[in-house]
Amino acid sequence: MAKLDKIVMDRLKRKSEPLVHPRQVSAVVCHRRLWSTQIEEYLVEWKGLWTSGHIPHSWHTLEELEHCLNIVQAYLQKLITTSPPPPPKFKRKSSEDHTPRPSPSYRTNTSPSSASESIHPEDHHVRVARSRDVKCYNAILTAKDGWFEVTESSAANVPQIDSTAFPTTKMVEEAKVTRFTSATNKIRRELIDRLKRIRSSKEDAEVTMANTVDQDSPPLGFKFVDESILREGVIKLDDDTLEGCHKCRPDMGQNIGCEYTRWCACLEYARVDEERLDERTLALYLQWKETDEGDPYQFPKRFPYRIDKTHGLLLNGFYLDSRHTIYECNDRCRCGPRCKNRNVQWGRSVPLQIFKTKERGWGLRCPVDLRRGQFIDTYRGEIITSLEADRREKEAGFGKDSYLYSLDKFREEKDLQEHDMFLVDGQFMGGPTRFINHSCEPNCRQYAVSYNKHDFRVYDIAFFACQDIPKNTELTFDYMDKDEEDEDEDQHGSQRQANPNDVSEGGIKPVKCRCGSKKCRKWLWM
Ligand SMILES: C[S@@+](CC[C@H](N)C(=O)[O-])C[C@H]1O[C@@H](n2cnc3c(N)ncnc32)[C@H](O)[C@@H]1O
Repeated sequence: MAKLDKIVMDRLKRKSEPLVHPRQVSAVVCHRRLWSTQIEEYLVEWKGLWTSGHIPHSWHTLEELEHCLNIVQAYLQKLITTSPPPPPKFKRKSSEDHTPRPSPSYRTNTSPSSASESIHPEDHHVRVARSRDVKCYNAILTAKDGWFEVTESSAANVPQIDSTAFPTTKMVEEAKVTRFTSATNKIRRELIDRLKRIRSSKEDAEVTMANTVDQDSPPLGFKFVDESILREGVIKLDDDTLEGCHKCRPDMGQNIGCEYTRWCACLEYARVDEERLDERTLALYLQWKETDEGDPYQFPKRFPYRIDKTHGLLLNGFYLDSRHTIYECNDRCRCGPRCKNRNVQWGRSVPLQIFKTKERGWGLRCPVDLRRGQFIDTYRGEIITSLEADRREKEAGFGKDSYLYSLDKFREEKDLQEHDMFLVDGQFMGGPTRFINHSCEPNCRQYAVSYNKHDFRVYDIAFFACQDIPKNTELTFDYMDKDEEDEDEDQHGSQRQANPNDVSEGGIKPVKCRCGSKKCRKWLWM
């Protein structure tokens, strides 16, 4: 490293206060608010193999917990669900509230002179809270390379607590009536920043959040990603297998490319437009359907999109009402960038809002009117193998929300085995569509979209409005995605189903449906 860089780095390091490293934290287990400064502090339980058997705990400001906000949020979510909201105005609760902000013990390593090893946790907490310097129990904190380091200590001047009974009941009771506004605001700001970074194909198509129900924010542990992430064992056919339509050109016919659907190589597997078949081609078509012999190029195909002056490309009614794969053109095509057979691949172009519903956790809505057939966004996440999905389901345990989406559209058609299929897991990372709730009478539908017709295992799941949707209406889709007309014709990507006989194996809990529609089937995943 150049000498100047090193100096700048050293100066930066010295200037910055140490932070708590998320990997060293087991949990945040309590919070308090200091009367004089109104600063909120959070009690961290440290991860590690502690020889004494007494787990170190220490109090930290939100600044020190900058990288652990998701852990703070998990603590607050538990607090919100187990206790009534704290009073709107801060009331003095105990002498603790008079405590000035403690100066960090990692610097001084000093502690109250009266500390002893056999103190009752309750008394100890009060005494410690009164002290100016103590912020750590059962250990001392030091700073190294910008991070806190915790070292077990049973020295007389280090406050000792029985970590099996810590935080004490008194601390927990006090926390229940202590506000946590700074944390809520910080978490919210962090989320808004993350939402601003989500990519879209249009400048004003931002993702925002709203909560008029409680103080919660969408989980910070969730990572917004612009592309799905391929995990171990997942094979996506590489670009060599990508075939473009080489006979199409931008200046054909209506100057949009690919309108001669018989020529377009991308539309080879698209649904044949039976209405446009004459007697001769109808006979050939019926034969081709039966024997799979012949040239599919000779048949006209259903074109996926049409142009609407206000809303751009809209999915054609035929596709909306059926469940056929949408085959889009790609970078190898000769039809040019304005081809109207490229839509989903450009990404979301409508604004979205993640909002808190009253009974169904977070949901998604669009702050502008949507037209029937309008593309909303794709379902993103980690693409994992079936084996990995089973492992994750078992690890999560019975009754956890499911964010798994099977990419099994071509399973039957291509005679693929279930264990060969991949799934998209949107639990830990994904896009805003991960927050779409279920309805038995949905206003959106999901479709398989392929840009590589030779790849039967990796494709996009895209959500389209299946009716006109007034702005700010909750967007929903049917998690079981039963298509009345095509039920046994085509399998289509759906959320992984609950198997009621398999619940002990970590299956999906059949959650009571709260969609409120007249046609409600009463249970999710059924
Ligand atoms: C893919 S997530 C949807 C986002 C979720 N609401 C959240 O806050 O993260 C699926 C979970 O949302 C809840 N959910 C979705 N639709 C529901 C419905 N109609 N009734 C009850 N709960 C629903 C269930 O807990 C379900 O397991």
